Amino acid sequence: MTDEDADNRPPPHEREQPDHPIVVRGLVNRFGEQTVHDGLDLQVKRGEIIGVVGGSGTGKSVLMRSIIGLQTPTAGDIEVFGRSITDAEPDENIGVRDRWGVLFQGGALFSTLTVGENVQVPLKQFYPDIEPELMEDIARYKVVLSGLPPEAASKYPNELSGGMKKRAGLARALALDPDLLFLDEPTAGLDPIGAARFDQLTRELQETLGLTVFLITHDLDTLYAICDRVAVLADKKVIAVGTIPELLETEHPWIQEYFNGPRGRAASAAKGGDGPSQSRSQYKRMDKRVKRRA
Ligand SMILES: Nc1ncnc2c1ncn2[C@@H]1O[C@H](COP(=O)(O)OP(=O)(O)OP(=O)(O)O)[C@@H](O)[C@H]1O
Repeated sequence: MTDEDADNRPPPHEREQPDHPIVVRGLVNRFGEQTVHDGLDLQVKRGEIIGVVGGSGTGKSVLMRSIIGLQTPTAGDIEVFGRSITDAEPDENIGVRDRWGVLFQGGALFSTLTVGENVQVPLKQFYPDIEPELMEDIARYKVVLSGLPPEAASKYPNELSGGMKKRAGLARALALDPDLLFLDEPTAGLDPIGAARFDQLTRELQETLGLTVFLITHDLDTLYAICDRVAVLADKKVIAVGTIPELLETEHPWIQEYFNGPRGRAASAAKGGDGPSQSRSQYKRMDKRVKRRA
């Protein structure tokens, strides 16, 4: 990004916000003989937390990498904020690459940099002319926003617990004031209390910063606690997308097994539901009660 681009960048509240910040049409991804996606379609609504689920190897991470331009699809079209990702060169300035933040599986922090320096990486990439002191202030603010104490900014990743590393990765994902946040299995490896706190933080950030969140997870509790809709990957496609009650009305065996298996029932019960017939408004009411208690 040039100085001029940075100067011309509108503040978040003035940026173009289409109803569907992510639109994927007819996505095909092949690796040699292996076809991972074959005609996958998905539309993500503005301001929602969409959970992306599917068995291991169904291509959830490949889908995310395709959307953020780290994976060139074999075919299909992907638009982010109305700009084609698939038609663009990897380093072409299409005005949207600084509008998303990504928390990769495991945090993917640079081990030789402090947390604060990790958060500064995207800032330096997109705004190299920001004064070092301001850069440090912004990084510290993002660290605190992610629920870490300010002093965590000067620690190295190997001095942090697993939960703190996730938060540090989140701080880096928030560095550029994104409109779109990608989270790849954010609660994997966290204890249940840490996972619930991370879920709550995700929901609070989504509400206060007006984010759209693309959340890959295997965590049923997360789906019940914070996801507005869930997209299910199977058979090389998104086979269904909707609220959990809507998904439960579909006959697909994987969906039935996933949500109606012992873990799915336990997650539903933990949420306070009495099973699959729970309505969306009931979930919302429970969400509010949980937040009031927290
Ligand atoms: N760069 C690559 N080269 C070859 N094969 C790949 C590549 N990236 C992904 N794959 C394959 O694509 C398939 C989907 O991988 P992906 O990581 O997207 O699955 P996933 O649904 O995220 O799985 P998990 O839930 O286990 O994380 C896997 O079989 C994987 O081996």
